[in-house]
Amino acid sequence: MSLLELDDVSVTYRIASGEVPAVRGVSLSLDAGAALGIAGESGSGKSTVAMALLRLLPRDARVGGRILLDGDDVLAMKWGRLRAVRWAEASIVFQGAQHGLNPVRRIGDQIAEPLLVHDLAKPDAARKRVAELLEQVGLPAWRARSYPHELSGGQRQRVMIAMALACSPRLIIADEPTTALDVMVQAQVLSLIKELVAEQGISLIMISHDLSVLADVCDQLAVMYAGRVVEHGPSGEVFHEARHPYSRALAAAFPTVGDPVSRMAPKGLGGDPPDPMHLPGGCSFHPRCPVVLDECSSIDVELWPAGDGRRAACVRVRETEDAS
Ligand SMILES: Nc1ncnc2c1ncn2[C@@H]1O[C@H](COP(=O)(O)OP(=O)(O)OP(=O)(O)O)[C@@H](O)[C@H]1O
Repeated sequence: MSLLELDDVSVTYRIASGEVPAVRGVSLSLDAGAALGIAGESGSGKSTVAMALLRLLPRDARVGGRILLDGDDVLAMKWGRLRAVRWAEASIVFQGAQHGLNPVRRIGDQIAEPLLVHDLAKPDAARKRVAELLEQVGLPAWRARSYPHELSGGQRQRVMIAMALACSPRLIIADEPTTALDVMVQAQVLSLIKELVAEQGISLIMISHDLSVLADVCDQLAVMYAGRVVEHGPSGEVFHEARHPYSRALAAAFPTVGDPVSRMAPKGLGGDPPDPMHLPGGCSFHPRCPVVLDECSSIDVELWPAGDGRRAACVRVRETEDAS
């Protein structure tokens, strides 16, 4: 059985002017010990998926479908069970560590907090565990006594990773964990994440707009566009031989890990992603698609088997695969 299964998950935000369909019918699964990357431009719904996994969305969000963590539906969990799941079974590392840490509390106390709150350690044992965690993320144990402002951005992100590891969760969700860091530090934090996943058998969901970063760390990739998964499959295949024209453009924008061009818009694509409140008819990508066909403005294709374990939501893929 998969560790995590998303079954037809959708999220709609209610705002004053109407409803924002941020995530639409996402189905994905993750095996224990595996790493799944979720890619897409800003506004494609990646963070909304991440927050939905642990029911961290604001109250104006309505979530549909099922999110099964070890067979247990997160969306149907009672509050007590959900509290036990957060940190202890699954934890999140957010973008921009400096916002996640309390500036007036020592690093060690903040890393120990989830252990103490979940009653997983007494204060003495928690202190030892903090020293161990700091070493695991490449920081000296004495850093436990430091305050966040005494650390660099990269060190603070390591602290966030230590916190996420504190209760030995089976799943870590990392939402743009390196975006706010400079290129060298980004590479160091990425290799730390890779090492932890490989050595500790932790499952990972990593979110980024940068497909090359995800391809480097993850076994599987899902590419999102306007709230839907448009391509999914093994990393190498999706990154190097994408079948959906949007994934191809995204892959072409990010030639190597950490390259400064990774802030570029997808190659060859004009325009912006659509406003989710006014999605174009047919395939949401068709107004920007470089290989658009007449029928794309009326047909919205589901994910379709696209060879080598991939699935892609494109009418051209469906026609090619049907013909072969
Ligand atoms: N609290 C909210 N209320 C209303 N709309 C929201 C809210 N949060 C996100 N959205 C909208 O939902 C859509 C998906 O946003 P989301 O942040 O999940 O995308 P993303 O791919 O993670 O983007 P980014 O990379 O910029 O974080 C966007 O159109 C966004 O404007």
